[in-house]
Amino acid sequence: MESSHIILPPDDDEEEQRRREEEDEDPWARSVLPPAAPELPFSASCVRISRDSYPNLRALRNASSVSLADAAYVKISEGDFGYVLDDVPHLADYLPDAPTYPNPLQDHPAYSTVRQYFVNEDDNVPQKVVVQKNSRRGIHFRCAGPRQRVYFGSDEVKACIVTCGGLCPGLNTVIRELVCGLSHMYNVNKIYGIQNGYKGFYSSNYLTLTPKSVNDIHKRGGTILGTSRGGHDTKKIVDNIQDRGINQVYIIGGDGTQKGAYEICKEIRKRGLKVSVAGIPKTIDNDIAIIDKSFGFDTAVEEAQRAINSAHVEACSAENGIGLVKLMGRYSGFIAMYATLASRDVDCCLIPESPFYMDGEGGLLQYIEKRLKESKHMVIVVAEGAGQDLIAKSLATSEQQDASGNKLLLDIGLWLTHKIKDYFKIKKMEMTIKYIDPTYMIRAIPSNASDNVYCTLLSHSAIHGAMAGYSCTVGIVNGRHAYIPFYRVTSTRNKVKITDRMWARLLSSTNQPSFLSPKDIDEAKETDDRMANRPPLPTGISHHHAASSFDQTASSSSSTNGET
Ligand SMILES: Nc1ncnc2c1ncn2[C@@H]1O[C@H](COP(=O)(O)OP(=O)(O)O)[C@@H](O)[C@H]1O
Ligand SMILES: O=P(O)(O)OC[C@H]1O[C@](O)(COP(=O)(O)O)[C@@H](O)[C@@H]1O
Ligand SMILES: [Mg+2]
Repeated sequence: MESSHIILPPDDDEEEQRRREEEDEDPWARSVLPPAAPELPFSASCVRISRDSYPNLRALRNASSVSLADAAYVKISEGDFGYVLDDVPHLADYLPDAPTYPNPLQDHPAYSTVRQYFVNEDDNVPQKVVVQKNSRRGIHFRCAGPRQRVYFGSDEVKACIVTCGGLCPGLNTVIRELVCGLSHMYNVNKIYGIQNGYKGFYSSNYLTLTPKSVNDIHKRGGTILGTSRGGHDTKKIVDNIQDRGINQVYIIGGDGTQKGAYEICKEIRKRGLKVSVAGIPKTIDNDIAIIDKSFGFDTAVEEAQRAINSAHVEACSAENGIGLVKLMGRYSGFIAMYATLASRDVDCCLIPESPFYMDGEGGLLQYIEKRLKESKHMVIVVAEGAGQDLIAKSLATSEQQDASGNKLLLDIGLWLTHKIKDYFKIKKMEMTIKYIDPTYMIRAIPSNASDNVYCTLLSHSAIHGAMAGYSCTVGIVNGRHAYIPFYRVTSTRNKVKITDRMWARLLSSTNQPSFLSPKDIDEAKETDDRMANRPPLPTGISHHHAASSFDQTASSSSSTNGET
């Protein structure tokens, strides 16, 4: 079987070159062909693609969301039948002589009895599991897990852990499991906690973490390390990593955090440091691409039931009672959709992905009136990011951002409450509306039992990957733990597909109108098609490989978006 490790050609456009020089980009990443990755799945060779062999690089780069700077770090291997391995960076890519050691787990009393404990070097996880007879095999990610040989001696490891972005159930469990896993599996005893997010690298003292000091923290919500938005200064962060001799960096956070982790990873490589960077994706919104589901999501959906139940009780106990619950979900309505499907008391669910309108035939207000006349009560669940265009139109406010550059949302729950009250006042129809906003209560709780186990597995994947010299994000793809390139999880956002069966199931369970015009439906389908046909990477290797393997982006079966 033939395989090639692709590195992209330098772009000889003068303007681009000037920009790169000005930005002081890693010259190595573009000009030097790295040695073959140490664990390519089959006999592999490195192939430099010349500009001639792919004249359309710029077009392909523009069509995909991967910048040329990112492309220089992309590691692609191709095999038979359209097989593509989207591999992750490794220390040996730029430190070919780094020594390796036998994995201490082989002498560990608990793990040494496991048959086939170490991951086979050929094991990869397919992004697409539903296939047809003639399907190409498509994109694969490296299987997570312990490797036979590691790139760090136990005494040599100096690890640090940081949590960034908003809270999410399970953060403390991940911290605990990283500390205990490093200590118990790999005998590491130098583990530090960075306080208050990225800025803590350069503005706070590091905390010493031990299995004893983190023993009970999984029972608490929040993060014992503190978190923050903003404050990502790549150079200052890497200066500190270098000055303090840190060689494993565990970064827990959402899409913004993973982008930051990627910047750190690139700067580390640019400086030639022997440091692994492991990203553990965190987001209550479940909006991180590629992975099946983020930790804390199940806990959030479960906790949301309490708010929906209260809204239902309030609504049922009043004449024409409406219970309105706002749930988190800035750009993605997964919590609202799953909480609604789980509850069965909800009459209407509004999410950012599905536009709706208030007035006139088929509008939300008319539907509410109909529902109240039919059953005298109603429960509405709204994701915080839904209907933002409607509020912006009616309030004419200027757009504001948080310290990380995320758009600050207007309160859709409050706005809907006023609109609904005004409507029934004009109609002279008596009604009561109770607005419940449990958002911060939901994300501040500790994770439930299944999320706790999930956090353990993610932490262990991260540890095994870092010890083996990889730098990547960890996550479950089609139920299997995998190492995913940073750029993959940050270049798109996981969203509810309103053209999928899951959203149809929701509409059928609540019996709400879709509020979509034929134009909206066409647009949604077009977006899906566009996603499906977008080339996977600026590989420029072969169009048919690229196009066919990427058609799974739209249809990849994630457990929260997947079709059954
Ligand atoms: N494009 C980016 N490059 C580098 N750092 C980023 C980027 N976007 C966000 N960050 C940093 O990541 C951290 C968390 O980002 P934020 O968007 O607040 O939360 P989340 O990671 O949960 O999405 C912040 O410290 C922010 O400065
Ligand atoms: O008020 P904060 O702390 O900025 O957080 C609000 C945001 O955090 C979230 O829960 C999650 O956002 P992140 O995953 O980006 O941290 C969003 O749903 C919400 O809009
Ligand atoms: Mg985010």
